[in-house]
Amino acid sequence: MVVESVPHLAAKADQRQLETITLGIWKVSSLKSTPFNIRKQFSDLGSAFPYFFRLAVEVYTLEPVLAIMFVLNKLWKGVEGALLLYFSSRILRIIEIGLVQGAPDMVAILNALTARISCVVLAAILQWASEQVIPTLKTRVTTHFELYLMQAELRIDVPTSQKPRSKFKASSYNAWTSFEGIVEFVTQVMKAFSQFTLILQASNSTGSSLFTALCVMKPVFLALSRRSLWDIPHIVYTDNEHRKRMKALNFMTSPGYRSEILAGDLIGYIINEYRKAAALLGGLSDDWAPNQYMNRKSPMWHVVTDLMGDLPMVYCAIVSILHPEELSLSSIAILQQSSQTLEWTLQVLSMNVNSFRKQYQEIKNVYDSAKTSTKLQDGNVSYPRTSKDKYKGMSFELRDVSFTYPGSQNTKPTLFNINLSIESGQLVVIVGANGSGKSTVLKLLSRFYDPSSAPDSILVDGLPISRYRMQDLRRATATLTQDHSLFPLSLGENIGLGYAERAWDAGMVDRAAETGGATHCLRKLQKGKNTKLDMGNEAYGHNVPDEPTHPLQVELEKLQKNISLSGGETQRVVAARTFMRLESGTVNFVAVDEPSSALDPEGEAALFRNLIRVRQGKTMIFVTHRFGHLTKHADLVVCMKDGTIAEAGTHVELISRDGEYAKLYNIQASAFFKSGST
Ligand SMILES: Nc1ncnc2c1ncn2[C@@H]1O[C@H](COP(=O)(O)OP(=O)(O)OP(=O)(O)O)[C@@H](O)[C@H]1O
Repeated sequence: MVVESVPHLAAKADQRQLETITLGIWKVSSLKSTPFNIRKQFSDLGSAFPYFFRLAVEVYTLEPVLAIMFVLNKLWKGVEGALLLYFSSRILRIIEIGLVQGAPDMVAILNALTARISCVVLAAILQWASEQVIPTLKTRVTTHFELYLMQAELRIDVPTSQKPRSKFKASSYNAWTSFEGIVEFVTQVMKAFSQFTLILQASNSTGSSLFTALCVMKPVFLALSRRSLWDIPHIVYTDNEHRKRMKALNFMTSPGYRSEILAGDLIGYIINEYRKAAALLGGLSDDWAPNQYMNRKSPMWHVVTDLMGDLPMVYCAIVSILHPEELSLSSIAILQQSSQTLEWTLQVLSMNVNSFRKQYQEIKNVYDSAKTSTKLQDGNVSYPRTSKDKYKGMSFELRDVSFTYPGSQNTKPTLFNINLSIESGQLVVIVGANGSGKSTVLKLLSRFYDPSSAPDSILVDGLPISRYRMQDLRRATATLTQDHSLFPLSLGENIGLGYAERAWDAGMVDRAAETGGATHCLRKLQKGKNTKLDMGNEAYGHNVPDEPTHPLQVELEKLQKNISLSGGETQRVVAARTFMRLESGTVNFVAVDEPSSALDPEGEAALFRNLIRVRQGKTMIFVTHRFGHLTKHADLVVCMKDGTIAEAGTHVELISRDGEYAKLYNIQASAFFKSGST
């Protein structure tokens, strides 16, 4: 384990230092160690309480009867062990007395036996009842929290979603494990307490409570000397290049790379490179860092703890030598059995304290996910501001707009000093080289991001874009980009969601499919627009023989079959969704970003024709590389270069200027010139 100290780079004001240790391939960074602070430990537990309390109340409110049954069963488990032990020791003692006196007390034995058997039967019934309850309760809890997390996730805006999250992603399953964890913790506390009381009583019968102290010595030592990363805020990462390469090579086996691997005959290369990287990794362990952290350098700690476990036995041996009259065989057996049970319970409790922290962190993540502050502030002005504005397109004014993507590694800003005026109802085409910032302009106008320049550097209908209610702006905007993807729903729903309030209006969906050019590809499918795009069917096979004709294999293939559309078909369905949105009658701005890259020439021409046909009352901005059809009809052509506007004007003006636009236009046009001409 190598320890190195580095200044805490993240926050200038925070002078605390980070300490980084190396565990196999992992690096673990935490704040430089601070002395153990018992007060802090308690205050940590104090801060956990409101979260657990809220969770318990929520689970109870969801399913009061099931929650009570679940808790009662667990609490019973807390005392069950001690009760059974108590009855066993009574039976043993009565039998021993009977053996010594030569006349066993049958009634007493039968009474103790009946009590113990009743306990066992009750425990079994409660266990059965709990097994009936758990699946339903667990599903209710995880569904409830899945919805909670979905709501939290869906309200996050684009810049926030791209920020690296400092926390592990919360999962609804964590809510259940945390609930189970707290109940288990309380159970273990009750178990330890009841067993401790029992053992104290038993050891007092030997004349001293020293035995009890010896029994708890090992678990207490274990609890105090444990090494756990869960107690410390930390990050785990690896910068081992060989490990990273192994991961990358392994990832290349995923289905997405299959055709390229086969076409490039890369199998031998991948295997060889993996072997080389594994050899270079040497003997470094990739066991998960928290596990490696628990390992000790010398065997001393193990020797000491194991010897401590034998102290109760040593005690019995010494007492039997010094005071043989104080011990009987049954009391030795009882002491021995109860000491082992207590030791085990305390060890489990100590492990539970560890998981308690983990569960606290997990449930905190779940609840705190709703508190994630979004980067974009909502405005309070309605859009459109007047009923007159409803029927005209949005106007835009960009004044010295600059923008850099959060976390961008580019040396120059993505957009720099953009000045542009787009009047209401105009058809604008933005052209330019790859990476010149065309799509970024659309993203700013659709308010997916805020500019890095002044908040009022982008005006919509004369007011800063940030002053408007975001929901109103979204309702007034239709976007169509090549990045849009299909949702794992039916194709009809995929189209209908352009206008969610009317998603089930079959006539409207069919009309949108027709205008988007998707009718033909829907007709090809057996279930037409009812065809579902699954995100991966929940059908799993276990130990299914790899024989193509095996009935299980055949059934599994049927269950796992997913449909996939071609790139062009996907773009047509996405375009249909945009036309559905236009049906809502609320759209004043249409932002179209290279939506036809996978379309055939006929499909592309039809798409642009249909979009232009509905441009009345809307401002339309197109970003495209294939601008032949469009720029001639455009009111404004904007040609971008390296994050700035190189030139802007009509097609005729820009051609006569013979600048950047004319150059790009001529390159495209030359493909259609007769050979020999220019
Ligand atoms: N989310 C992002 N984070 C960081 N940088 C980004 C992000 N999106 C785009 N960029 C960078 O911003 C620059 C402009 O990108 P943009 O997509 O606006 O260019 P474009 O002109 O539309 O390019 P293309 O013609 O290739 O679609 C590029 O250098 C790109 O790498």
